[in-house]
Amino acid sequence: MIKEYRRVNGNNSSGIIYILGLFELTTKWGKRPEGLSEIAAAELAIKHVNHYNILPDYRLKLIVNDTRCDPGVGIDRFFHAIYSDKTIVLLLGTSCSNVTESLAHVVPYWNILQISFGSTSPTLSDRNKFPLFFRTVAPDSSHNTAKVKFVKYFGWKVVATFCQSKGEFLLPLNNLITDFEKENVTCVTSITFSLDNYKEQLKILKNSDIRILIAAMSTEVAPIIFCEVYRLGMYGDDYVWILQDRQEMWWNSRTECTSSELYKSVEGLILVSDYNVLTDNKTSISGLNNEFFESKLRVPKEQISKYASLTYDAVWAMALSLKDLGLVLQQEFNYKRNDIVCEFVRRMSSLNFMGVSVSTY
Ligand SMILES: NCCCC(=O)O
Repeated sequence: MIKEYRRVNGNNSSGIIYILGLFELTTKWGKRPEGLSEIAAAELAIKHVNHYNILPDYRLKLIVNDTRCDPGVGIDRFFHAIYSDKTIVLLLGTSCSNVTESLAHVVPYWNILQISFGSTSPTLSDRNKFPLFFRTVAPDSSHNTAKVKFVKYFGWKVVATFCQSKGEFLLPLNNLITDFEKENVTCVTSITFSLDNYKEQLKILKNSDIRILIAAMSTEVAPIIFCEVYRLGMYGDDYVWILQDRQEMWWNSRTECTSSELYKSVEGLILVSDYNVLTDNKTSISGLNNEFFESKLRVPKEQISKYASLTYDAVWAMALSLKDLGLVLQQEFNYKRNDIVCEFVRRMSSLNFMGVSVSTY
């Protein structure tokens, strides 16, 4: 693995390949400290790629900015980098699907390949719409099988869905309903809601008397919904709520309910998540196991993002798709070089390596 690569002492490179890294260090609801661990993971990967001379004669360099999980800010940061004196070859980011999607619409005009490490919206899987977009994180829809198996395991036969009316939540849920039907689990009712009508919609859900509830919503909306869940008494032993894990501890948010009321409503909540760490002391292409990787980030363990390992792997995926690509010389790349980005896409599509997240890419 790592020892196969020739080490480089000092900077003997003749060119720099710039990666624009767009992260979320803040959101409109406050600080997002785990964003720092994603930056640390990207910088660690860049250090390793450079140290092990994966791109002979070239060094990777990361330019970092914060999108605040706001598409407008994300686009502004992108153009700020594009119109600087540096040529951006690749875009790393983001972990907010709405920002990532806006950027994914724009990057083809600049022939910049984009890899996200934390955007899980299934909308981004549309290759026709987003030809230069890749991601190391799995889309939300990839957890449907686990949800169906979980429900089947407990022998539950009827479920209901409760979904925020936004495409990124509706799409995987629609597929999930089909998957349930194939397994003879009936989805009796599917209710969508917005912040304008959630109280009425929750009452309809309560009146349906279904107790296995598959929900999909953002972490911003979830505390508001679960405050109402508390008020309607739709929690406790009689209810099972199944949601996608978003990592954020949204039940600590301030709502019209007290903290203890909100905690009561989420007790027993089932969160479905992917597992992004190497197990069985396996090592990545760069020789890291999970423990070693986390220690190298130099970030308090509780602030390590579940997307940190995926960020590290995204940078390695970039480097490996640049490897031996004579055309990609920094002097030759410019924003009109569609031929170069097409070659990146071709290589990225067939990439296969052992990362620090559990997947092999
Ligand atoms: N990064 C959390 C997952 C939600 C999203 O893709 O926006």
